Amino acid sequence: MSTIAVVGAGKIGEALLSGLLHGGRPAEELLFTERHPERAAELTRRYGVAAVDVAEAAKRADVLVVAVKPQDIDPVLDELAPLVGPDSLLVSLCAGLPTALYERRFVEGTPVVRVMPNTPMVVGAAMSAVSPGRYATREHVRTVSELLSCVGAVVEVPESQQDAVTALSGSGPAYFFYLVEAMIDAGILLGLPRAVAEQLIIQSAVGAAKMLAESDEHPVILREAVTSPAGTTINAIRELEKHGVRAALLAAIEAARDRSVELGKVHEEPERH
Ligand SMILES: NC(=O)C1=CN([C@@H]2O[C@H](COP(=O)(O)OP(=O)(O)OC[C@H]3O[C@@H](n4cnc5c(N)ncnc54)[C@H](O)[C@@H]3O)[C@@H](O)[C@H]2O)C=CC1
Ligand SMILES: O=C(O)[C@@H]1CCC=N1
Repeated sequence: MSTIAVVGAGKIGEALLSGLLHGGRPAEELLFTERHPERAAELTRRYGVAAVDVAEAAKRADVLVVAVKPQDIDPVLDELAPLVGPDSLLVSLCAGLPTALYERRFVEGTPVVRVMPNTPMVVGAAMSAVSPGRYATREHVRTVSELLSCVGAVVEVPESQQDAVTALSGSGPAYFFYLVEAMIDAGILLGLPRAVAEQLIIQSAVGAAKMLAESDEHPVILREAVTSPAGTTINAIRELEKHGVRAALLAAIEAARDRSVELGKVHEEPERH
């Protein structure tokens, strides 16, 4: 039995707790720390998971998962530094923050694994990418990957790719939600009732995602199968191309990657003495 503590139970911290519970992990093996007491009480009521302070989390947990905003990391590192060491296992879910940041602030040899998950964790369909830091062994990576495989798919990438991963799959669900939202609006424009437009688009998204996941075909082939000669779809595709939607996606994802790099740079200042 291993205990997992989530430090910062916001959107992704809650997604992890709820995903692990759905995946069959008992509430007694989970802990969390949360700076807002009302939020902590609400989560304990909802999930039966105990809220503790950082000291207790560090004492009781085999795996400490840091899930605060990158901008809030400094006080968390200050609190954790005297409590962790080579026998701990730290997992950072924070966008942009390199494992080296933790390693600089913690006792030498403290293992850190950087992970970029995404919110579909709540339904057991996360995409998580893991990268070991300097002191994380294969065993540490295996432990973290096994943990995350309860809430979705897991891939290992070199840490140098984590900013790109963050832009692609970390933020990825937001792009799909945005697209769905815009397509529902199009249904409204065409005069459909909102509920009907929502059902049509959400089920189309679920169906398309299922085809992507289950067939061996490339997305281009799947799209071509919908696009009949002189039919309706090609008219829509022409408009998408005319409005530069593909270029917009490339630029958008590049901008997200750049922001991830920037978030890491903020913390690049020399070691504090
Ligand atoms: N939301 C998402 O889809 C994803 C978020 N992430 C990463 O996860 C981290 C958290 O993001 P969100 O959950 O969206 O943010 P959030 O703001 O919803 O959650 C952060 C939580 O940490 C708590 N917190 C802050 N400082 C604390 C402290 N010192 N002690 C205890 N609790 C503290 C806050 O009260 C808040 O509930 C970020 O670093 C983000 O980059 C990663 C992948 C996806
Ligand atoms: O927007 C963000 O910064 C976080 C990281 C990836 C998804 N959400």
